[in-house]
Amino acid sequence: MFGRETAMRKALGVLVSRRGERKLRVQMGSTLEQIGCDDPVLDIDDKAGVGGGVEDAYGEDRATEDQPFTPWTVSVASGYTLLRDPHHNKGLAFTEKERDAHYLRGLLPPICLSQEVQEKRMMHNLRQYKVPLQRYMAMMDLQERNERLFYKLLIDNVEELLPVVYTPTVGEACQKYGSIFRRPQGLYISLKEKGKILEVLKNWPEKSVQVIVVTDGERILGLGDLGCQGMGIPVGKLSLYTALGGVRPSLCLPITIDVGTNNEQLLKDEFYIGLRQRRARGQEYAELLDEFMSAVKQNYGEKILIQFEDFANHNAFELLERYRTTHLVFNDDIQGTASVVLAGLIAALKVVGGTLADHTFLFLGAGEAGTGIAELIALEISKKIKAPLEETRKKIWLVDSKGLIVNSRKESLQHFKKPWAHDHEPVKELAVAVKAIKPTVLIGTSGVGKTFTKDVVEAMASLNEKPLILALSNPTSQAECTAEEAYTWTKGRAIFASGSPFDPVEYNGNVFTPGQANNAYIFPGFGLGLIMSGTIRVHDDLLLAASEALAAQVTEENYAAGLIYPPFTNIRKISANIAANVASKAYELGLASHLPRPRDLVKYAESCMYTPIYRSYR
Ligand SMILES: NC(=O)C1=CN([C@@H]2O[C@H](COP(=O)(O)OP(=O)(O)OC[C@H]3O[C@@H](n4cnc5c(N)ncnc54)[C@H](OP(=O)(O)O)[C@@H]3O)[C@@H](O)[C@H]2O)C=CC1
Ligand SMILES: CC(=O)C(=O)O
Ligand SMILES: [Mg+2]
Repeated sequence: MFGRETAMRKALGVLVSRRGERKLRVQMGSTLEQIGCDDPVLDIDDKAGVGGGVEDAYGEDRATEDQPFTPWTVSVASGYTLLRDPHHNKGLAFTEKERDAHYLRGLLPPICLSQEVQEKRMMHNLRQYKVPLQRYMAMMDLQERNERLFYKLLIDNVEELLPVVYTPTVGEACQKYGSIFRRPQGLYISLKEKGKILEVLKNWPEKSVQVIVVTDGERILGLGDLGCQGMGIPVGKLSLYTALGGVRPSLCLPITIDVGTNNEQLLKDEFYIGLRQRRARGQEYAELLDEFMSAVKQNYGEKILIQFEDFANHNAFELLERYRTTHLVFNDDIQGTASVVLAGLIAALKVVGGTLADHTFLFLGAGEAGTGIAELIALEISKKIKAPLEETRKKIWLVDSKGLIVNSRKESLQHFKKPWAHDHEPVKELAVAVKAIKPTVLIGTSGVGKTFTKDVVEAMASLNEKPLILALSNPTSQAECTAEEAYTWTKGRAIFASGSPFDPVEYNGNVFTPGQANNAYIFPGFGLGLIMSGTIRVHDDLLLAASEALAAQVTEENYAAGLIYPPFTNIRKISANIAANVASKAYELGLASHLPRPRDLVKYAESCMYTPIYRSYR
């Protein structure tokens, strides 16, 4: 067996000593220069392994604990290694020819299955699990075992599996991440790595990364501070980059920055996987983030897209402001959410009538999502009616945990709330605010469940023929109201969408299908658009372009079913259209660097997309 591997390595010209005394570190895909070797033919002790038998060729068994030996791997996976490599493993789908050529004989049972049968079997197995977290774990295991099959399942069964790998189940997975932890996914950068972040980035096996989703775990969905266990979010978001937006998995890097947690329960939890300390703040935090941002650019270049995800708002706005002129950064909670909600509102105009400028908006929640959406609506109206932003903001009202945001509170407000402080007497209760402001659109971004009470929803129904109600908070437990409540309390008149999915509701003999207003509609296509055009900075006009493209994908049939978002089943086509519109705007603004501009951007976007079909191995 060793003779065969040696021959193979010779044939490849990648020859590496197996001897423990040579301290070489060889990673998949490493070049000889990268492993510090300028001689293409290293000394190979052929005798060491020839014959196999019981010889301890690596010295692995003989070595005492304090005697180091070298873990090594070759650049081309075959045999057992191939089966353990999630990027190339096809499991029972390896053909007879491939089994011969890649030393797989005997390592697999004799049957060969197609990818379609594997998919069918896997879906059948997943459906046996009644507990969502078990489905999540089965999907994560599959991703770790057979990446292409994982993505085939996710793409072909997107409506069924989105709630498994994403909200709501990913929320529970993050809460229990320590207990269910099996193999690490993504990159962990903690305070311990301060001063060494560039080295840490170099430990990641893929060299050409194009998109990073990063969290510090402080505001995971509406579940609060989950510290290092927030890793489930970047992992989940990036799997959507691939499944929904077609960005190749090898180009995606999930990162969690661990600066501690203030979650007392986690600090006491013996299975917690993060630093057991309270959160670093101020200069210590800023310095770590600054080192991270510089290291990322140094390692991956100017055009690496960094998506901030689920940071608490006291850091999120500041990070976006600090890096938006120096890096290609995008905050999904502020900007992606804004773009998806604006798309829903543009689409809804066909049902409720009027223009955006004719409507009045009331938000419960004035944080990242709330003020981000509000600002994009105001910008869109300002562009459409050519009025200053200060004017168009006046039709938008926000309520935070202290009540309606009004001028008398201005001094004490966080900076991102100040533009929304309008002239009005103080109001504490949402139901009272609804009656006073008379909104046509009610948007929940509070992270607190059950806050759209019967009173609130009935007040919306009494004011509007077709009240538009968006309960955006995630996961399902934090939704401001359920789909059933929205339809029942408005007697079937609401146009309703929520951040996490709800099943169709039957009311008075009619079936109502709620939409899902989630930034997952936007960020995969948006990111693809940036990447394929080589865009160097995010501009608000790109977010507007993404909204327009998404709204344009809602069909008459969708409207007839009461939907203001197209179903996720067509998401790849939707993402290609979003990507094309975003790229087109980037070219128009001179922000795109991939030249010449492809003539048909939709076709180009589609041609860039990763497909999970197995490849044939020579
Ligand atoms: N559907 C989607 O695509 C998205 C959904 N979200 C969801 O939105 C929620 C909020 O996220 P984000 O904006 O980032 O969070 P933030 O923490 O930035 O903002 C939360 C806001 O809600 C307010 N709030 C909290 N409790 C109440 C209450 N009882 N009554 C009224 N207001 C309250 C807070 O008030 P105060 O400022 O006074 O503390 C704050 O203004 C989360 O559940 C998240 O999952 C987020 C992004 C995308
Ligand atoms: C969807 C999302 O990004 C959030 O709830 O934070
Ligand atoms: Mg988020």
